[in-house]
Amino acid sequence: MSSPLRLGTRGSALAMAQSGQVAEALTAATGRPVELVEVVTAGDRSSAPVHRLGVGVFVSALRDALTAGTIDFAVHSYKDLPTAAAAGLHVAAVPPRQDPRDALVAKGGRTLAELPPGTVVGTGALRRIAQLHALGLQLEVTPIRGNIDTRLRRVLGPDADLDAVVLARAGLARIGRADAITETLDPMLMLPAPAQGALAVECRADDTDLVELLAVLDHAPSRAAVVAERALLATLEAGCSAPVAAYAELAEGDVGEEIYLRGAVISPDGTRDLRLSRTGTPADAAEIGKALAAELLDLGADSILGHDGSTGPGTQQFGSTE
Ligand SMILES: NCc1[nH]cc(CCC(=O)O)c1CC(=O)O
Repeated sequence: MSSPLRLGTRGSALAMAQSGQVAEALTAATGRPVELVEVVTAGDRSSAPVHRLGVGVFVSALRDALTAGTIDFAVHSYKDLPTAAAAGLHVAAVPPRQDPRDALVAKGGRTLAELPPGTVVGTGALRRIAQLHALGLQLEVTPIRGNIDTRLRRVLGPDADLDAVVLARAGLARIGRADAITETLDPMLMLPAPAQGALAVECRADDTDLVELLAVLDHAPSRAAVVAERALLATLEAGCSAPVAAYAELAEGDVGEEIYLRGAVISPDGTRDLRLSRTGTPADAAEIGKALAAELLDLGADSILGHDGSTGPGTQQFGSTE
């Protein structure tokens, strides 16, 4: 028996669950044993809002451990990965993506349409805050942070202080709490974050044996969707905490497989809401993402994102209620 591969993981329930699932799938497919090695990241240590900590807070300690050689590979929530490539590292596999949609967990089993004006909804991401405001339902949106269990407790626990929270369906499903969901939100209302629900299995680029081994976990349609969504994000020069949404679906069209990419840039107060879509072939995934981003920029996405010197999300006050 060969020595176990060391899979670096954060200690959160979500990270442990997704690392455990990848470890099992790899062992099942290749017979190689895998051991989990816990790595603490800056994102785990701080309770500041994520858009203040900056992109990559959950990722950099894992990448440092990869580069240093103390772990062999790592599993990231793909949406937490900065769009800039990491020197010397390689995403060797994108496993089959989970349901990328967002989910509502509301008191009394309520759906979005059943939330009365003034309902206090907690969510951390500017993208969700912006889209909740854009619905025009007079929801009182409050920024929250913490791991999934902490967020659920704020609605379902004995000291609940929120009426509802919005989270990624995939995260809830991975930690076995999909039962708490009161509505899975249609992308027409709440377009997901680029790469939401997808995982990135990363190792050192020069570890060619491992690159080859991990490739058994790769799922081409999931990779194509993520490539399109992240090309859009990168072209907008936005990170995982920007009010940018993107969702690519693959389907069999008249001329073979087609990719249908939707993208949105929404101002945090919901008053400006740009949504566009584009279709093409999966082989052109990156070009489709870039082209859709260019169209959004033509319509003024820059001023929403604050790249043109006007007031953008970076200057909004979201930290005060944390
Ligand atoms: N930013 C935190 C984060 N990173 C990945 C997920 C969920 C799982 C996924 O999207 O793959 C979550 C929690 C959430 O957004 O509710």
